[in-house]
Amino acid sequence: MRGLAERGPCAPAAPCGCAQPALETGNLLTEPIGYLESCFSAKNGTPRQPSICSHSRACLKIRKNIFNNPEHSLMGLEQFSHVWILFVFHKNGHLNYKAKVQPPRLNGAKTGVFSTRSPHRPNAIGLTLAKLEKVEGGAVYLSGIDMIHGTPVLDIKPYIADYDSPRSEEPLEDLNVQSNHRLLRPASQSDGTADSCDQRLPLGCGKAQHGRSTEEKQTCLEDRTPEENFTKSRDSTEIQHTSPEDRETVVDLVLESSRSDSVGMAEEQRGPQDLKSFLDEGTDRSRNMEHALGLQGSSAETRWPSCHARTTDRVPCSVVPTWVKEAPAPSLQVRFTPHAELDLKKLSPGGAGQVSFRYFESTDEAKRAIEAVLSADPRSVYRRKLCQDRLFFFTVDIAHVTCWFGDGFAEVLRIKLASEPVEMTDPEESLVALGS
Ligand SMILES: C[S@@+](CC[C@H](N)C(=O)[O-])C[C@H]1O[C@@H](n2cnc3c(N)ncnc32)[C@H](O)[C@@H]1O
Repeated sequence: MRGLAERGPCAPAAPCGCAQPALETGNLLTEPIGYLESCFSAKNGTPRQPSICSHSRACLKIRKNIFNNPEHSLMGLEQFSHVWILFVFHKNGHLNYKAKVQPPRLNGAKTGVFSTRSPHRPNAIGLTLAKLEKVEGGAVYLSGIDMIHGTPVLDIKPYIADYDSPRSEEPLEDLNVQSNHRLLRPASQSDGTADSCDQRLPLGCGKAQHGRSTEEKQTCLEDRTPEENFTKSRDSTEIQHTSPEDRETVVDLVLESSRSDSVGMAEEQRGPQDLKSFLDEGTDRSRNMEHALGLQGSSAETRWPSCHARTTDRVPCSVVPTWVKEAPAPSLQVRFTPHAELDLKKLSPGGAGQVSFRYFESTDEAKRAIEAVLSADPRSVYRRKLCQDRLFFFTVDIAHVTCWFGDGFAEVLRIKLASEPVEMTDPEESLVALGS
């Protein structure tokens, strides 16, 4: 491994002295496959993880200069219910990152950047698991997203539970859940969101009108999301999961579920000589995890399910520190003033203003999206602690929302038509703007 670590500085230099982009050195020159059209126009108010607002919608058109026939590249993707989206945090401002960050869930305490989902990382790359609503020609329609309008997307990969979700070798009934039970909270409580409304098919992928609101500086660590419900049936699509109820039980009682695929991949990539140290390390990890969860000294019967199996009949198996699951505050009750209710009606089709949403299909859906965003408390720790009485603004679809936060609630005061339209950046210009 040391050899590899030293390879970095040996990257061939271009005449200008910069490291030349080359696959072998990892200096990858990226070219976005497309720019996301999202119902969120600015960072403020954009959910910290996709699970927070299942109604959030976006569309990605594959650029023609990536593939002459973009639709060819999407062939077969429609058979999957969820996709990983790899993207660039292009609105991070100056590319700055620190080894330790202060995720909202730690309320000011620090942790290593790589143990978080902070947007501020050495390579400003984000990873979101989104629901795939439909594929149409060279465009994919997504829901349950946490990216803003104009986000450069680097890649799409299908979510495959067998690969992407570590599983236990042991059947559910063999797992010793007793000793852990007291330590873990039900997923429904810990997730802090109750946004389980039905999904709708998305709207068109037209240009959206958006307003920009002041972007808040925030460092975030993000929720690990609970396993989502995969009940949607599609032609020739295989259901890849155990029943949601089974999984829920396991999430509730045994270990926090996770979408991380790191365990399986790590095993595949290790050579035989690494095996012993890997196994030893594994033992240490188990001990560390026990320690992290306060299990040390508890029942000697505690067993950690191993995560080797690839079959679908295994239970999800991963561990996250408790602070990830513990919301800094319980989810907020969201209410709308009569004025705000009226405002919302005006934005809806047939409403007095005759304006229709670009992403949402109805006023009700827009309302539920606003509720979902606010109930998860989108404010930064700084705002929560020091600017409690300040108004909070965000834009979703064509709605510019003004609200305030009180003890345990958020109240929507006004909803106006977002005034400043956000045009999709021309891809060619974007490349220049991104410096690539
Ligand atoms: C904490 S990140 C998590 C993103 C992804 N799920 C991940 O884990 O990598 C989500 C936050 O990033 C910010 N964000 C979204 N799109 C962005 C973009 N294109 N540039 C900069 N920040 C963005 C928003 O504030 C959003 O709340």
